[in-house]
Order: sequence, then C-alpha cells, then structure tokens
Amino acid sequence: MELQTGFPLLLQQFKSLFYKNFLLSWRSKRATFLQLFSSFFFIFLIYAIQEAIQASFDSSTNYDDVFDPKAVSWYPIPPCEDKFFVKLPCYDFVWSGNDNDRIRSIVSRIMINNPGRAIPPNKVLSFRNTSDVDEWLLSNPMHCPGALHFVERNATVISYGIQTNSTPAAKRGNYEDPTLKFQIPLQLAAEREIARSLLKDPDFSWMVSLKEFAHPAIDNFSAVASIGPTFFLAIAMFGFVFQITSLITEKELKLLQALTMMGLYDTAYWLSWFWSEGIIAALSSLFTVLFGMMFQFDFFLNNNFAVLYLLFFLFQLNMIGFAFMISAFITKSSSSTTVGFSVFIIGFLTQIVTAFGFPYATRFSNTYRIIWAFFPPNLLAEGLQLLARATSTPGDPGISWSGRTRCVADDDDDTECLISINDIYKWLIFTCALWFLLAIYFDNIIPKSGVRKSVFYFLNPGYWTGRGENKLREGGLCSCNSSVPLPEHEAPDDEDVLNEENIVKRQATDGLLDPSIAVQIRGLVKTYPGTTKIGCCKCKRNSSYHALKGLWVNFAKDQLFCLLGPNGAGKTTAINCLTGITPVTSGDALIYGNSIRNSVGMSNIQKMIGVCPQFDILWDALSGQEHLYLFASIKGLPSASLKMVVQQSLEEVRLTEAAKVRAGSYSGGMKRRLSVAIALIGQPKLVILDEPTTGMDPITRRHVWDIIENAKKGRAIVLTTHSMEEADILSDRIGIMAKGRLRCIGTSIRLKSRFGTGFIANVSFSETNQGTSTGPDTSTTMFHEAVKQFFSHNLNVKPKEENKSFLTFVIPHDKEKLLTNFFAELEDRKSEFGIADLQLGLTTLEEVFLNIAKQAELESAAAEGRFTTLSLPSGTSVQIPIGARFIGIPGTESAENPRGVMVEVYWEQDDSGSLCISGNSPETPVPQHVNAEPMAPSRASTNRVFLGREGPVYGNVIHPMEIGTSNP
Ligand SMILES: Nc1ncnc2c1ncn2[C@@H]1O[C@H](COP(=O)(O)OP(=O)(O)OP(=O)(O)O)[C@@H](O)[C@H]1O
Repeated sequence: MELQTGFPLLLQQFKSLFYKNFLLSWRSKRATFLQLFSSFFFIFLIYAIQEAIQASFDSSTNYDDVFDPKAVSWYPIPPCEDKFFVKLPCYDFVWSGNDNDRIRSIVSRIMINNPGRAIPPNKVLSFRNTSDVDEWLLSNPMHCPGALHFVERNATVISYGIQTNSTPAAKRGNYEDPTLKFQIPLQLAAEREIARSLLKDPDFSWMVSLKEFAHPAIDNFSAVASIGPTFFLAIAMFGFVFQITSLITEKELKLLQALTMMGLYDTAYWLSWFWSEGIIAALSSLFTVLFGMMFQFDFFLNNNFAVLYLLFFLFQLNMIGFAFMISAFITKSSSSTTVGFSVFIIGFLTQIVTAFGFPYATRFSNTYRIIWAFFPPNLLAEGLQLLARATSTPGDPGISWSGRTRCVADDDDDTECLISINDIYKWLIFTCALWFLLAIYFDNIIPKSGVRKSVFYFLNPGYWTGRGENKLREGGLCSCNSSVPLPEHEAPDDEDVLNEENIVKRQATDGLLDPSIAVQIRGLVKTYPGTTKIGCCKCKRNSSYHALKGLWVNFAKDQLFCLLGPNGAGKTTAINCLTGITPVTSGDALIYGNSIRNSVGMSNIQKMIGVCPQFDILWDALSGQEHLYLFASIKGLPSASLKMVVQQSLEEVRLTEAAKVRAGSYSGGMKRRLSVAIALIGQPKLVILDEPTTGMDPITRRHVWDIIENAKKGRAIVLTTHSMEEADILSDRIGIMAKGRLRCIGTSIRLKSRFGTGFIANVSFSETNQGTSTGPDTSTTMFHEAVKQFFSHNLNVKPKEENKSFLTFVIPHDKEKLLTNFFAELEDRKSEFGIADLQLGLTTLEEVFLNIAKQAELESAAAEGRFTTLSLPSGTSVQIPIGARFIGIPGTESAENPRGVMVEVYWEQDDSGSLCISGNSPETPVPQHVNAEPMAPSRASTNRVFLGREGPVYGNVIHPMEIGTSNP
C-alpha cells in the first residue's frame, strides 16, 4: 500500500490529530464547558460588583444625568441617629455660650422650632466656650454630627459659627453628604432664631431653597476596567491550565513518543493543538462579549463588537501559545495547576501595576513598554483600560472598528499617544507567534526521555534539508556530560556470536546489502553518559553506563528474531536505538538499507516500522477503533483505505466488539492486543514487539502468537520477551543478551543443545505395575530399581525426579554419542522394565537462559573483583570472589592435609539477577598438585591484623581445571 508523504501526509496527520483533540475535548465535557462558559460566571460577578458599587453612590447624582434639578427648601436638623456610624448615646448638636441668657433662649427656640420635630433637651449638650466643645468632641468621637458656637457681641450683633463632621460617608449603598445633611440645617436654624431674637419677632421667617446645576453624569464607574482584567485573565486561565495538562500528559504517558515513532511531523502536532484550542478560544471569546452585552455593560454595548471580540480572542490565543511554551519546561501534569496559579498571581499583580499607569505614560521609556508587552495579561489590562476609557460616560461612543488605530492621550498630563487598541492587537499576534516558535524550539532542546537536540540545531542546514545526521544529545541543558571512552571491544567467546559478527562485518566492509536481511546492526554501542547536575545546594553525579557494548547482528526478512536477556541486559535500549528514540553512541544500524544515524534514513524507517512498546501507550478517552484510525493516519495510509484497514486490524486482534469502547475501560490483555494491532497497522516491513503478551491470559496469548506467526510473512519481526515458551514457539532465531553483549545466537534447538545441561529422559511405568493406593508393590520398586540401574550403568546418571509413575533423568551432552544404542536397547526391553512410555527431549530454553545469565554475572563479578562472605558450618567465614567455584580454606593445613581443605561453592541468582551463594559442598582435602591462589584484593592481600583486630580472611581460589573439571 502506497503511503502518503510530504505535504499531503502533514495535512492528513494534522486532520487526524485535530479530530483526536476534538474527541478528547468532547469527552472531557466538564473541562470544555468551563473553558467555554466560565465567562458567564465571571461577567455575572463583574455585574454584581458594579451594581453594588453604584448602589453605594445612589444618593449622589454624580453618576446620573440631571437635566431638571429640583429645588429643596426643607432642611430640619436630623436626629443624630441618622448619622452613619454614630455611637450611642448621641446628641443632635452641641453648642457653646451657655453662660449667656440670650444665647440660651436662642438655642431653646432652635430646639422647639425645628421643622417637623422638636428636639428633646437630652439630645443637646451645652458648653461655656468653643474649647470646651472641642475637648468634648475629641474625647467623644462620633457621638454628635455638629456644633454651634454663639457669641453675643452687643445688643444688635450676635455672631455664630458651625462645626460639622465633614467626612462624606457611605454605608450599605447610601451616601451621606455632611454639608447638605448637617451643616445647612444647623446654619438655617441658627440664622432663623438669631434673626427672630434680634428683630424680637418670634414669627419672622424666610424661605431658603437649594438647587444643583443641571449636568450630565460626571463619571461612570467601570467595573470592567477596574476588576475586568483579573476576571478575564481568570477565564483564560482555565484554557491555559487544561492546555498545559493535555500537553504534559501526552509527553508523560509517552503518547507523543509513540506518535513520533510512527513518523509524526512536529508541525502537524503543534498546529493541531493550536487549531483545536484556537477554536475553543474563539467560542469562549464570543460568549464573553455576548454575555457582556447581555448584562448591559456600556463597555460591551458602546464599543464596536469586532474590536472587543478581537481583543478577547487574541488574548486567549496568546495565552494558549504561552501555555505551549511553558509546557516545554514542565515534566509532570500534576504541576500544571501550580504553574497556572503562579501565572495568574503574577498576571494579577502586573495588571494592577498596569492599571496604575505603568508603563503607558510618557514619563516611562519605551523599553519598559516593550518588556511589559511580553506578558499577555499586561496587554489585556491596557486594552481594557483603553476600551473602558472610551465608554467612561454614558454619552461616550466607544471605539469603532475604524477608530481602533486612533490613539487617545492617556493622561491629562500626557499629550503623546502611547498605544492604541490596534497596537495591542499587533503585540498580541506577534508574541503569540513567538510563543509558538519558542514552544517548538524548547520542545526540541529540552530533554524528553533524556534525549534532546543541540541548542543551535536550527542553524544546522541538515535540519532544514533533512540530509544531515540524526543528531540527538543526551543529558539536561545545564548538566555537564563527561566524555566517556567507548567500551573496549571484546571478541565474543561464543563461536556462533563470533560468526554472526564476522558475517556482519564482512558485509559492512564490502558494502553489500544482502536482500534477505531486513536489519543489520553494525557494532551498536550505547553509553548513557554520566552527568553532573549542578543544583542550588549540591552537585549530583551519575556515572556513565555502557548499556550496549557492540552489537553485531542481522535480522532476516520473513523471520522473527527474539531478543532474550535478564532485566537490564540492554534489549529495550537496542530497540530504542532502532526506533530513533535513543541516539546511538557509536556504530550504526541499517533498516532496509536506511541508516538510523541519518535524518532522512530515520524518517524512511519510521514509515516502515511498527512498534509495540513495553508499556501500553494509549489515550484512556479514545476507543480502540479511534486509536487505530489515528495511528494509521499518522503512518500515512491513504484515507480511502483507512476504514477497511482499521476493521481488519480490529478483527485480527479480536477487538471488533470492543471497537467503540474507550481504551481506559479495556482490560490489560485488551490493551496489549490493541498495542499489537497498532504495531502491525499499515503493513510495516519491520515490527518491533517489546514484551507484547505481558498480562495476557493463556488463551489470548496463544491467539496473539497466531497473529504474530501470521505476520511474519513479508516482514521482519523483533520480539523481546521474558516468556521462554513464547520465544521457543515463535522465534526463528534467538539471541540472548546479558550485560550489553550478545552471549549466544541461533535457533532454539541449537541453543538448547549447546547451552542446556543435556537431554531429559522421561520414563513412565504402566498402570498395572503401580501397586495399590496404599503403596507401591514390590514389582514396582523392582522395575524402578532396574531402570535406575540401567541408566546408572550405561550413562552414569541418577534420576532427577521420581515418583511411582515416572522417573526423570538428565543426561549430559557428553553422553550424546551413547544415546542411540542406549535408547534402542531400552526400547527393546520396555516390557522387561515395565515401561509404558519413553520420552526424550532437550532441556528447556529457560535453563539455557539461566545458564547464560549466570555465566554473564560470573564474568562481570570476576571483572569487577567483587567479593562476598562464605560462612562455613565449622564457623569459619572467608571472603571469596563472587562466582568462584572451588575455594581452599586458609589455615586448615595439617599433617593429614598438608594443603588444607577446600569446598565447592554453589551459586544462584537472586531476583535482581545478582549472584549469591546457595550452599557449599562438605570440606574435602585439597589435592597435592593444586596451586591455590590467595585471592585477596591487593589492598588486603594477606590476612592482616588491624589495630589489634583480625582483618577479613580471604579464601584461596582453585581453578576448576586443576581439579579436573570444567566451568559450568
Ligand atoms: N536513560 C537512561 N540513563 C541511564 N541508564 C539507562 C537509561 N535507560 C536505561 N539505562 C540502563 O541501561 C541498562 C539497560 O536497560 P534496558 O532498558 O535496555 O534493559 P532491558 O534489557 O530492556 O531490561 P528489561 O527486561 O527490564 O526491560 C539498564 O541497566 C538501565 O538501568
């Protein structure tokens, strides 16, 4: 099937990723709902705050149009309880001059003649002079709203003064103007009664009316301008946090890595996210403006719709770009909320600073404004200020579309225009593009799975032409990678591995590419470099590690090559090198002639490989069918064939019925099957299966084996597994790795015959000879003994397992030549021995595996000179090199045993694969001819005495050859 390439592939990848993002948004409805409609909640809050604040100025006409002001002529002295925040007991007024009869009479008339309400005597306090009043007011704050001070100059002149608490106050939506409420009534009462007293006419009266100017609303409090920036930032923060979470989750779960292995273009990935989030931002901005209009804000009604919409949309888009960029620095999706909260707090603070005029005033230099514009919330705050200022009074027309470029002086002092709404658009577009490019740049240079590109990767022409080396680096940006020498090349001990290596080397030197070979690995070396991370308080050092120490091997077409090896052998590393996830340190590999070290080669390889990674890399919210559609599209399968291919794949892995079920609800086995289907989709020419059947039940496992078996045709398959049965059944060739090296290679039978302990003979006896249930009869014992005798006499072997129905013998390889005659004779004497059935088989692959792993561990322990303690039943403890088989015990020399005694040590591997002592033989004399070496490390070559204490005792290693035996 012809796969798409170039721009059509990019377009197809973009479409399928866009659809994936759409599905993810659709299925996380709560998050999407918040992104789209959180604006309603915030605008409602702005509305409520605006209403509350305006209500507090209700008694003032400053915020209203007053075209026909009313005259007010009714000004009684109000009861003191009407004063806001008054303390009880309170007084309607206090006065001074009480040592004067005439003044006393004037005050009593003020109280009696107060319009509408006579003031009771207990609501008034009198003093002799003004200083006494001041003293009382000082010691009794808020107990009285005003004071009158009278002085009788002469019979015709009485002067007076007024004191009021002149602070305007607001309480629960009401405004208190002290002049109108307290000062004028006191003034009118004092003047009225002074006039009556002087004229001696108790009915003398005149009308005083007060009337304000007709005026339009003087100011318009804009909650949108004052608190809007914070609230609109909060709306954008939902998208910001969800965006970072989605991106980091895809990295964390290695979903992005899986897509990259399938040949994903970076651009398609980022564009798909940008578009899908851009659409949500577009809708969210639309709803923001519509809700603003719905709540009848002048800000939203008077400014042009497009001008408003563009500001909100560009801001939200900018925040998405910002989220992309920030996500490159975050490794855990759980951190995204913290990051979002931090950005919000910083934005909140810088918006306050912006609202106070920084840096959009002529006294600040342009540099400040440029720096300020790189943080999107600042631009939003300034944009909202401009729009609010354009609608500050109800008569203001707002900013029209054509007026968006018009620059209005910011301040009364400022005559120079500093920024227009159009400039804000330009800054938002520019910085958004910048964040987008930086996101791709940082994503490339900040390590993912320990791998990154060079800081100046974009300066390498090969990056743009695709013809350069596939240069990836390892380690963090700030870590100093020490240059590590390559591991020494050791010629393999095993003849088959050596042969394979020579074949590959010869083919590499000749430059010949055998058409039957799918993958040729040429001396692959992978060293994870040691890094020194300089933290704030400490230096952290990791030493380098040679995970692959020179791998030379061919994988043939139409065959399955199984890589076995204990944990940490380097299997996954080898696979990661082949798929381009990990850069190789040295050597190369050709996959169908394409080098993994070359960018073009790697992009060709990605089109022809399918990978089933060790751990399922799936989106919980997507169904099996959707996964297959996505991966097939990323791979470049023509869109016309997608449906058919996906159906076939689902049928193949028996997931048709669960095709529409979300992968999150799949069982472990179903997920593995889906991963296998993804690896096989698009007929890849090389399929890499890393432990594909982990967690599957035996029935499903066998079914997947069938799938793998059928998939061999026309492609090469590389399989890693810890199931020896799987390896045995599926493999055409097996390579067992340990400690980064290939230890053996060949077919299953060859490995068993070369590395197994020998043959297994199972002898089962006929039922009639098995005695009663209470115990074997004498004939059974007789048959058993006869067979045992026969084996012992001819092959020198004892049974490994025995019960009343069968005997099992392990026959070493060196007896192979005797076997034909031996079994022919046994077959002839079957009835004589009471034998029902006779089976001969090779030892299991598992045994081969264990032997190879143990051998590798022994070698490495010997190479590293590691020691362990052997505790003998006699109570002696000796230090012995790990893996040593025969040990002479120092200090046991005697006349009887002049060379002392020795033991054979038995080794086994623990769960982590390390060797540990499983037991030892009884002590036997060391033969006379044996030369035992004291095997202490150089620093403790003798059994020294340290500070009065004995040092450790080191055993003498005896080479097995000296005793006449060979190594296991
Ligand atoms: N990024 C890394 N940095 C340092 N060392 C690493 C890194 N990745 C793997 N290693 C080391 O390289 C060695 C080989 O690891 P690898 O994952 O290839 O083993 P494996 O054979 O696949 O094991 P398993 O069967 O457990 O999957 C291990 O000792 C591992 O600790």
